[in-house]
This record gives sequence, structure tokens and C-alpha cells, in this order.
Amino acid sequence: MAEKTGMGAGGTIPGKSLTELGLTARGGAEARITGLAVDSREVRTGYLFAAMPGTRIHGAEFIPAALRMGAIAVLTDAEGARIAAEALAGADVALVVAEDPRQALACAAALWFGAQPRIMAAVTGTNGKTSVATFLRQIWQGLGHSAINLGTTGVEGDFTMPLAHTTPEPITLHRVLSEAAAHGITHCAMEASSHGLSQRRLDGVVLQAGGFTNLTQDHLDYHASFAEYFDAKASLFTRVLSPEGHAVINLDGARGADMALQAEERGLDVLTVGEAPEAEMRLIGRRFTPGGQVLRVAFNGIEYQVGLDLIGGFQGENVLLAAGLALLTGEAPEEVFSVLPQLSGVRGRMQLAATRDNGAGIYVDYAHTPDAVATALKALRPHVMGRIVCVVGAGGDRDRTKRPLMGQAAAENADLVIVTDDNPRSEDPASIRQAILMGCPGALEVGDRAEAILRAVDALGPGDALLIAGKGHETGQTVGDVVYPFDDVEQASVAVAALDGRLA
Ligand SMILES: CC(=O)N[C@H]1[C@@H](OP(=O)(O)OP(=O)(O)OC[C@H]2O[C@@H](n3ccc(=O)[nH]c3=O)[C@H](O)[C@@H]2O)O[C@H](CO)[C@@H](O)[C@@H]1O[C@H](C)C(=O)N[C@@H](C)C(=O)N[C@H](CCC(=O)O)C(=O)O
Ligand SMILES: Nc1ncnc2c1ncn2[C@@H]1O[C@H](COP(=O)(O)OP(=O)(O)OP(=O)(O)O)[C@@H](O)[C@H]1O
Ligand SMILES: N[C@H](CCC[C@H](N)C(=O)O)C(=O)O
Ligand SMILES: [Mg+2]
Repeated sequence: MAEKTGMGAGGTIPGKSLTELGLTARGGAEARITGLAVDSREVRTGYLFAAMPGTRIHGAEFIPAALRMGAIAVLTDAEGARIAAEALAGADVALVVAEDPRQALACAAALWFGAQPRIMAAVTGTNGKTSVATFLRQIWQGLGHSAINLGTTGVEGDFTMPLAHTTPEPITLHRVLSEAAAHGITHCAMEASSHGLSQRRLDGVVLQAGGFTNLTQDHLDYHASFAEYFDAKASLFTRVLSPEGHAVINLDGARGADMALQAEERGLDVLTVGEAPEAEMRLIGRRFTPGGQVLRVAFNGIEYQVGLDLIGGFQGENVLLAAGLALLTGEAPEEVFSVLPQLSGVRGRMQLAATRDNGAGIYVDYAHTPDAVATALKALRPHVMGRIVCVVGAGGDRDRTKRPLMGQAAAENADLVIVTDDNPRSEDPASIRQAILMGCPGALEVGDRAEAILRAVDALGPGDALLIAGKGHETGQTVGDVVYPFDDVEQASVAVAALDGRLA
């Protein structure tokens, strides 16, 4: 889905001066603008064009185009001002040169739209953001609040909207938040992706609390090193949250202790959760049941027993993090623990998609990192008496180094692995599969995802289970620039129907 990044006055919102948006133009020019756009193609008459340094090209290259479209103000950095010096010299335009133009844009967008839900929490980490944000939204709803979660699966809850990014760029983000507030939404749980944090996409949001799940390998195509990736995630606690904010850290998650330290050093009020003995909200016992798990949790000297209809220990971890965020945003512990049994699973996360006539279960999960593949497969073990089959692929135009590690995680934790395609995008699908196969040389290679699922389902005997990893809630397979309709849950049902003779 294309995200419209421009947003103007549209006749209802009065224009605002640059000063009102916290921006100072060179030479003191005081323009009154009618809208903001980060893409020159969305500029309209009277707009401010934010010319950002991109990963492919500097947005300043598009300043002449933006001026032709009617921009009367430009926000950029020193390099951008240099690039467009000629176009800017001859134009009647207010020029704002900021040291950190992305942060300036984030704050300007917040001021432009001027409203957000009163209570906001952001969740970061490699895996589990969507899950925690969705559980937190459900907890708030269970306690009677009008709430949304915002991220990979769009805006969900009491106000819905599709989104193209996990953390949208600031103009889209603040437009959505102000519309949600106008619809009476008081509580919002949002995801903070590492791209979003490093591009300052959420720097203008007023957050009460931040949550951290874990940090393992992903996105090393974008971040120069793992340390830089950690710093991007840590910036939720070290920059975005105000020092009066709260942090909830999953101590069981990789790098949890390091993240807690960062949050404490910033002076945040930190709540730690997990099985670790030093966790303040502590998981002291867990029993898996056929359809879920029962947790025993100790908090503030009281023990709570919580039954969850959720498969996978990691989902229990995510629920505790969400519960911690609910507590630090003002809810009472006994009320929070009382609504946890009502939580329902997140679409495409350990979702039981179909069951064969012989009883074998087929699960769809969004595992698209090495740790997630291992975690999801390990999570299935206590529920499976027979073999575990895994269908796995890796996305094109994403971290290449994670591919063999995903293959290895599948081989180590499943009994049969089928390597297939998952959004090859601009890359050659066969070479992505080859990279995965380096980590699981004994695996079967079936490029066509529908056929891979069919063959995996066919391999299931009584007591076996299948994990279809990587696409979760997605409804398309992106090959080149084309998105073909594709839904793992649907394909699982189709395969079962075909093999168990349930077709009409
Ligand atoms: C790597 C990345 O995050 N890129 C995002 C970034 O693009 P960029 O800055 O690199 O853009 P660029 O192509 O170099 O262009 C530079 C500037 O020129 C502007 N431009 C470009 C063309 C034009 O005609 N006119 C114009 O003004 C662009 O709007 C941009 O501001 O800013 C763009 C505008 O906001 C985003 O659309 C784009 O997301 C791309 C499409 C993307 O795929 N991002 C993914 C990787 C992403 O952000 N994912 C995260 C993480 C998901 C996870 O957790 O796994 C997410 O939050 O979704
Ligand atoms: N706490 C966790 N620890 C390890 N793995 C997890 C955890 N939570 C979720 N996962 C794995 O990660 C997958 C994605 O979960 P989820 O969508 O909640 O993560 P995310 O951080 O939002 O991902 P994205 O980066 O795509 O936004 C799940 O399907 C599961 O395989
Ligand atoms: N937010 C993740 C989603 C990956 C999902 C997987 N299906 C893929 O396409 O790699 C990303 O954009 O890297
Ligand atoms: Mg997500």
C-alpha cells in the first residue's frame, strides 16, 4: 500500500507559521504554510517540503520539483542546502536548515496535527513488538478504554487503518494519531522499529512508557553493525522517552540487562519482567496445556495465576511485558491480571491455521529472523508428539547474512525443513534459497510457496505438526515490483482440503 505522506490544510485546518512548528527560517523569513510533505510528488501550493537525506538519494535533489509543485518553505540539512543552492537562490522560499532535519520534521509534524491519544506506549526489540502492542491494546480494551495498536499489522482496535510501515514516517504517524484522538481513542500502543528510531520517525510522540522485548540479529543490511542496531533500539529509552517516562524490560530477552541499564542511566522508572530471579514482575512457574499455558507470576509480594489460550512460551513473555506496560501507564495490578486470560492470539503468530484428518496441526508464524525461527519451533515442541516440519524462506532486499542462520535454526529445531520463497522482491529467488540452504544442507528446496506448503502438509503423519514461517499475517508474495495474492493460512486450508479429500 502506498502511504500518502503529504497532509495539508484541506480547508478545515488553518495554516500554521514556521515558528508555530518550532522551525526557524534563514534570514528570519516567516512563512505561513498550508501543509507538510516529505515526498516532492505530494507537495501542494503553500506546503513545506522536508528534503531529507535518504539511503538512495538526498531529498534535496527534488527541491526544484517541490518548488514547481508550490512549496513555499523547505526544511533540510546543510548538505541539502548545498545540493539545491542554485534552485533556492532564485526562489521566494523560506529555508530552514536543521542539524537533525528528521527530528525537526518529527516535532513539526506533531505540532502541525496537534493531537494524539492521551496515553501512549512504544515497544521495541527484534521480535515481539506487534505481539506486545496487540496484547497491551487488548488489556486496555478489557479495562474499558478506547484503545489501538499501531504497527506492522496497521492500526487495530477501536479505530482501524492500513499502514505501509511498522513505524510510519512522522507526517503519516501524526495524521493517524490525531485522527485516532478525534475518534475518542485515549490509549495507543505503537511499535518502534529500528528504522523508525534511527530515522527519528517517532521523536515527536509524547510517550508515557517504552517496552523492550529482545535484541538478536536482523536488519544488518541497514545498520552498519550489531552495536549500531542496539543503539538504534536503545534510543527509545535514551532519547525518545522523556526522563520522567517509564520503561518495561524483558530480562529474559537477549540484551535485556544491557537495555535495563541504559534506561536506568537515563533516569527512567524501570520495571523488569521475566523468569530471571532479579525480575520485579517474576514468572515463577509455567505449565503448558494442549491449547496454551498457565503462568504463575509474582508481583509486589502477591502471586497471580494466569491461564492463556496462547501457544509458545515466548507469547507468555510478551504478555508479561504488555502487563508491565499497562501497570506503568496507570492500571491496577489486580485488574490487569484479571483480564489476561481473555487475551486472544495475534493474527499470523503461532496461529493454528488448519488441522489434518489425522490430527496433525498446521501453524502459521511470522518468524523471519534466526532467533524467531528457533523460538517458534521450540515453542511447538511441548505440544507435538511426532515430528515437526518447517517451511521457511527469507525476504529479498533485506539482511543477507541472516539467511544461512535462519536455515540453521530450522535444521536444528525441526525434523524436516522445506526451503521456499518469501518476498524475493528485486533479488533472484534461487540465490536466496541457496543462501538459506547453506545453513540446512539436508533440506528440501521447493521454490513455489504453495507447492512447498502442499508437500509439507502431505508429509504430516498423526502426532506431527507443521510450522509455516515468515509471512504470518501477510497477504501477498512480492516478486519484483508485483505483489501476488498469497496467504499462508489460506494455503494451509487449501492443502488440507486437497489432501484429505474435503474439496467439493
Ligand atoms: C530504508 C528506509 O527505511 N527507507 C525509507 C526512507 O527512504 P529513504 O530516506 O531511503 O528514501 P530515498 O529513496 O533515498 O529518497 C530520499 C528522499 O527523497 C524523497 N523523494 C524521493 C523521490 C521523489 O520523487 N521525491 C522525493 O521527494 C523521499 O521521500 C525521501 O525522503 O524514507 C521513505 C519515506 O519515508 C520510506 O518510504 C523508505 O522506506 C522504505 C520503502 C522501506 O522499505 N523501509 C523499510 C525497510 C522500513 O522502514 N522498515 C521498518 C522496519 C520493519 C521491521 O521492524 O522489520 C518499518 O518501520 O517499517
Ligand atoms: N518474545 C519473543 N522472543 C522471541 N521470538 C519472538 C518473541 N515474540 C515473537 N517472536 C517471534 O517473532 C515473530 C514476529 O513477532 P511479532 O510480529 O510480534 O514481532 P515484531 O517485532 O513486531 O516483528 P517486525 O520486526 O516484523 O515488526 C513471531 O511470529 C515469533 O516467531
Ligand atoms: N518487517 C520485516 C518483515 C519481514 C517479513 C518477511 N516476510 C520478509 O519479507 O522478509 C521486514 O520488512 O524486514
Ligand atoms: Mg511488528
